[in-house]
Amino acid sequence: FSTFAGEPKWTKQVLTYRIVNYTPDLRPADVNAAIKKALRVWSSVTPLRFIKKDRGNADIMISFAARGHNDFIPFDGPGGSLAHAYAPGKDFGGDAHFDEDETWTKSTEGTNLFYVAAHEFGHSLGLSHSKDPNALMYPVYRKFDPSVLLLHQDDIAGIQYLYGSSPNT
Ligand SMILES: CC(C)C[C@H](CS(C)(=N)=N)C(=O)N[C@H]1Cc2cn(c3ccccc23)CCCCCCNC1=O
Ligand SMILES: [Ca+2]
Ligand SMILES: [Zn+2]
Repeated sequence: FSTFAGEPKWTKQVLTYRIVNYTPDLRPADVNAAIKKALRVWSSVTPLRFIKKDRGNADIMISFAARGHNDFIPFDGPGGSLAHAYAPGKDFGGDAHFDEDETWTKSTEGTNLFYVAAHEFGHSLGLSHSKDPNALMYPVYRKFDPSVLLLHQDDIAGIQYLYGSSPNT
């Protein structure tokens, strides 16, 4: 696993998140569920807890956008880069942006939102990329296989290096 330079991480265990806008590819309830599940992937192995906010500012602001979207990293249309997220910190720190030009799905077809969100939240929490092709934090999207556990040992080692393990294990 790898962390970002300077090992930025959240100094609090309860983090807030807000889904600022929704993709037309999925029902809002499906987006809420995919995001909630993707956050639980990380809270299940750390003391971190996530609280959803429906207005105002949150630590992790989640949005869907295409091409240029008022940050310095414009998206590239269908395919290519699927999403990006910022390392822990204030303002943009922790935020996750998903490329609206992808077809977001909750199945193994298209681009699975749960899988990509879980990867992005790894960045939002302070993990950079892994060299292990089986790790969630591997830089390339792999066909989503629901039968395979999402978090690989390398991902767990990385996140627990930053935040410790969850108290109930
Ligand atoms: C791991 C993801 C969930 C998140 C990362 C983005 S990030 C910032 N969060 N690490 C991602 O989007 N990786 C690209 C990497 C990538 C693969 N190719 C590319 C062609 C052009 C541009 C990027 C890519 C080759 C063609 C396949 C394109 C579709 C799949 N794209 C990817 O796997
Ligand atoms: Ca893209
Ligand atoms: Zn990545």
